[in-house]
Amino acid sequence: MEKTPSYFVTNHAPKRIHSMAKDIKLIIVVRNPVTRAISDYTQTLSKKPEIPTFEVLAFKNRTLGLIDASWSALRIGIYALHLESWMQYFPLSQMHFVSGERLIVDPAGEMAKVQDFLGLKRIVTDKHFYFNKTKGFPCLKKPEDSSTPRCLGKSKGRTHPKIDPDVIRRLHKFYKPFNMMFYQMTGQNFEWELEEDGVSHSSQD
Ligand SMILES: Nc1ncnc2c1ncn2[C@@H]1O[C@H](COP(=O)(O)OS(=O)(=O)O)[C@@H](OP(=O)(O)O)[C@H]1O
Repeated sequence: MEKTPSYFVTNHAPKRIHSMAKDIKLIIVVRNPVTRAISDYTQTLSKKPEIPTFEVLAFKNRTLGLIDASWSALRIGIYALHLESWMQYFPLSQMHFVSGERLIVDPAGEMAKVQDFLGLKRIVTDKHFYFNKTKGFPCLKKPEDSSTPRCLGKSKGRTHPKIDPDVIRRLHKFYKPFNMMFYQMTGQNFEWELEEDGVSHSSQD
C-alpha cells in the first residue's frame, strides 16, 4: 500500500501507475472542495504565516468575481478534471471514493466499504473508533487490549481561519458544475451543495 494525496492531481501519475500495476486498487478520499481549499490554505499558513489572506489568493479579480482557478488550493478541488485523467487508464471498478465528511461522522461505516472494496474481511469496525471530545474527531483504539488510544497529530483537524462568507458562497458557485460532473462520473452524490458555510469540523482547542 502507498498513500500520497498529490498522485490524484499529478498529470503523469495515472500513466506511470498503470505501467507499474494495471490491476491496482485506487482509493480516493474527497471532501467538499471549498473546505478542502481552506484546509490546504490553513496548512500553508502554519508554515508561512506571512502569506496573503485566503480571500486575496482566491481571486484573480475580486470586483469582477474572477476566481483564480490556477491557485493550487483551488485547482486540486476540481475533482472531475483530475478524475478524467485517471479514467483514461483505469476503470471505475478499480476506484473507490471515500467521503471525507462521512469518514469523520461514521469512520467505521466508511472503513467497512473500504474493506469490502479491497476484498478483505471487515476487521476494522466501530469497536476500533471512539469520538474524542478534546480532539473533536474520531480516534483509534484497540478493543483487544488496553493500549493507549491514538488520535491523529496536531496538524490534522486544525481550526480553520474565518473566511468571508461571500467568498465561500462564490466558491460554492464556482465548484457546483464540477461537483455535479464528479457525482455523475462516480455515480455518487457527496452532497456538498447541502453545506452552506463550507466550514468543516475543527478541533475545540
Ligand atoms: N479522525 C480524524 N482526526 C483528525 N482529522 C481528521 C480525521 N478524519 C478526517 N480528518 C480530516 O483530515 C484532514 C487532514 O488530512 P490531510 O489531507 O491533511 O492528510 S494528508 O495530506 O493525507 O496527510 C483534516 O483537515 P483539517 O480539519 O483541515 O485539518 C481533518 O478534517
